[in-house]
Amino acid sequence: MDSIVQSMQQVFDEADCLYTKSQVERAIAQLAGNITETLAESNPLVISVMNGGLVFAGQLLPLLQFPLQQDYMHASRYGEAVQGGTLDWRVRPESMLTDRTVLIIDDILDQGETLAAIMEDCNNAGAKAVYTAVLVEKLHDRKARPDMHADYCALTVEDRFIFGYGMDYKGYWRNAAGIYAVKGL
Ligand SMILES: O=P(O)(O)OC[C@H]1O[C@H](OP(=O)(O)OP(=O)(O)O)[C@H](O)[C@@H]1O
Ligand SMILES: Nc1nc2[nH]cnc2c(=O)[nH]1
Repeated sequence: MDSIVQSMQQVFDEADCLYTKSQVERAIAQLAGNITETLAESNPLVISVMNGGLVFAGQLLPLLQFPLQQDYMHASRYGEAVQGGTLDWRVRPESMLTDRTVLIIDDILDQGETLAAIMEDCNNAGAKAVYTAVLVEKLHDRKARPDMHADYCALTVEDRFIFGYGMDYKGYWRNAAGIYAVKGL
């Protein structure tokens, strides 16, 4: 077997499962209910943040049973590293944001640098209101702002490097059907 395949399989085998597939699915369904309660009448533009937001958005969107439009953006500050750097804007949303209620969907709020920059960008583009939904929020006191939280958050995780449900470890395991913490990280 290819050594990268072998080492990535080992990462998975040694990882700690923080949430199983069914726990994640239940949390997403609950979150969809909360979003529906508050945003169903607002004709929102829902913007998924690639790549990490892909799986979460794919599961959340069909549970939002009200009129909405969807777009995506790509911004990255970790690449394949486990520490964040400067935010690299790769693709901006194509839609006009002027006077729109915007819901940003991402996989994780860690330090919150990414979501803070995206929210600022949406506000500068003329959005009427900007909401954020994340699959997980990481609990620690290193946030970009002390009060930095997502408006909608399905699950919380301890301060470890996690993968699965769209989140990668060195570019791998976005496909893992659960949320896992890398051994030793
Ligand atoms: O709260 P922060 O500390 O800013 O980190 C959160 C961001 O980190 C990840 O993106 P990443 O840069 O790894 O890009 P990716 O989505 O392509 O994995 C994740 O998808 C969030 O967008
Ligand atoms: N995959 C992954 N991406 C992140 N971006 C910020 N924190 C994390 C994390 O713990 N895992």
